[in-house]
Amino acid sequence: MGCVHGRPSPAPTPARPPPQPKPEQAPPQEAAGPDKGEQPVPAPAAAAAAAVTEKPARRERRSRSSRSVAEARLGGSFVNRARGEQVAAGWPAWLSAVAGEAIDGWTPRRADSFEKIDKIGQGTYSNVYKARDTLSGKIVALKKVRFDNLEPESVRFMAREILILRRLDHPSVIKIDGLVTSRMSCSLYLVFEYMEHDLAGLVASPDIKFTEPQVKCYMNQLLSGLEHCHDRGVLHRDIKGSNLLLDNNGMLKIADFGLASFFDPSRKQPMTSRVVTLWYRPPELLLGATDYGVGVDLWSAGCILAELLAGRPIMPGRTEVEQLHKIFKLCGSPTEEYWKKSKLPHATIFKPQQPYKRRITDTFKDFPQSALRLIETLLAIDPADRLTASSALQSDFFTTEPYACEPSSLPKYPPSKEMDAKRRDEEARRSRAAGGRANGDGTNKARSRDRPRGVPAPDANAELQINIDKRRLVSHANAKSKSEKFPPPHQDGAVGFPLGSSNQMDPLYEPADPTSFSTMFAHEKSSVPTWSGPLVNPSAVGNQKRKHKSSRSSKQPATARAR
Ligand SMILES: Nc1ncnc2c1ncn2[C@@H]1O[C@H](COP(=O)(O)OP(=O)(O)OP(=O)(O)O)[C@@H](O)[C@H]1O
Repeated sequence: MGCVHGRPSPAPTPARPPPQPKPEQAPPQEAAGPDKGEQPVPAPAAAAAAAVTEKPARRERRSRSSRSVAEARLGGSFVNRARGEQVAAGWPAWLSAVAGEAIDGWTPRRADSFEKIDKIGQGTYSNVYKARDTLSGKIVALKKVRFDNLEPESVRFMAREILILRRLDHPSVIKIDGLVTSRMSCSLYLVFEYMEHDLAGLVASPDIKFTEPQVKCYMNQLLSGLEHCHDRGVLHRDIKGSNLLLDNNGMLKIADFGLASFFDPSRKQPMTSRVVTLWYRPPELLLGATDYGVGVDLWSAGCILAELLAGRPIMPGRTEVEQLHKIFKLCGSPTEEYWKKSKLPHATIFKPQQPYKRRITDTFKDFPQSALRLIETLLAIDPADRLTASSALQSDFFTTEPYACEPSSLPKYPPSKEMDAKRRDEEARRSRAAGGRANGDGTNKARSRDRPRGVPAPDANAELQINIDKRRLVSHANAKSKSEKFPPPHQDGAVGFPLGSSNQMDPLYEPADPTSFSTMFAHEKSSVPTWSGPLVNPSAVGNQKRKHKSSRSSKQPATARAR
């Protein structure tokens, strides 16, 4: 760990949603790279420096501009003084230079005041540890964020995450308690309150089946947290089970704001469509929308609600093409009116020749009626028809019996993080291998029975793995920032369907696998589904399977990050 540490002063909480710091990227297919344009936080020092050195080109402008140049100079010296103070307070200069606003008013924590207990999570860009704060005795989570050679853009993206976290203050949103950093090292620890579980882990656990009041309790907290984020001008853009953390008192908290962004509905700015983990990604993003809003988080919330009732993820696509296919088969394809009005970039490629019918009610016929009605409105294809978090909280799902239970009345579960599910999986595999060797033949028989239910086949994460592999390649080559590391959309889109084939949707296609969601969805945990997909190159899947072995959890694919 590093050598410095600190405790924050109260975070500023502006009454109005903060403006988006900078325009996000232009539509990916028009931009030079998929994620280049998305700017995290402004670099005040750089902006001020630019303003100071800028000379008015024309004489007549000189007097007008001299005032602003003087102001910029003052601003510049203010920024420099603030930076000096931050460095004097123990912050490393590289952090203060790029993320001054994010650490404003905080003092760094000393690393040696924490005792690491265990590694509890792993994300695409971080490792998460359980640790003891030796000053307070509290158990905390330390999220260690890796930087690539202190590339300022990566640091700014992390700064955006911290700024967003500091602007939020709600019982259903994770709280950041401080930062641990080092003048010497290239990493930073974010200190969070410790949460025992995540929802993905609980859903994957074969012994846990939620009752309706419990589902209402979780959904009530999720939607209240989202309502707060949206009221404060924040889109989360990565709502999924593993980002919904739970403590032993039944409190749910939305976590991982690494993909979150400020937005201002009155000032339209293009945003990247390469956000939200695939299974929870709404159709407008898959169709390339760059002008979107709170509806993206509400779609993901609808997927979570159905997942809690079904006991497994409802649309586990392996590729973007397959994901869209699954969405159309369950939710119907967009209406003619929507295709025309939305003018979505990928509409011509993905518009099916024959429309698909909506089948949510047929598919989930065992779900409670009020839950079905809420799912119907959250999983509306047109985001304009989706409920907001506030209106979802008023729906009869919450206002009719059986009511949501109290969080404190929820059962106390054994450790059940996504990572624990992965560990269980690994242990079962090892003991099968050992038993197989001892018995000579037992290994294969046990396999399908022992795998936690609802866990997708390993290649479900193939698209992520390919992105990560590509990212690593580029990273090794030029150590560029994260947002430049993902393949351009045309390459990414190519993942998952055979080269030369048409990726036009075929409404007549029915997957060979009868357990895919196009069949009736039983309101119970079923055995591990096999995954079907019309548009996948089998040889590519073979490679992906092999690659996946070294990747993180097989449970849910992570987002191809557009940081
Ligand atoms: N406050 C916390 N308390 C306990 N566990 C946590 C906490 N924060 C994160 N974790 C665990 O660590 C995992 C990874 O954390 P997080 O999602 O913030 O990292 P990430 O790098 O952004 O991940 P991803 O690539 O999945 O988006 C979570 O799924 C969770 O299991």
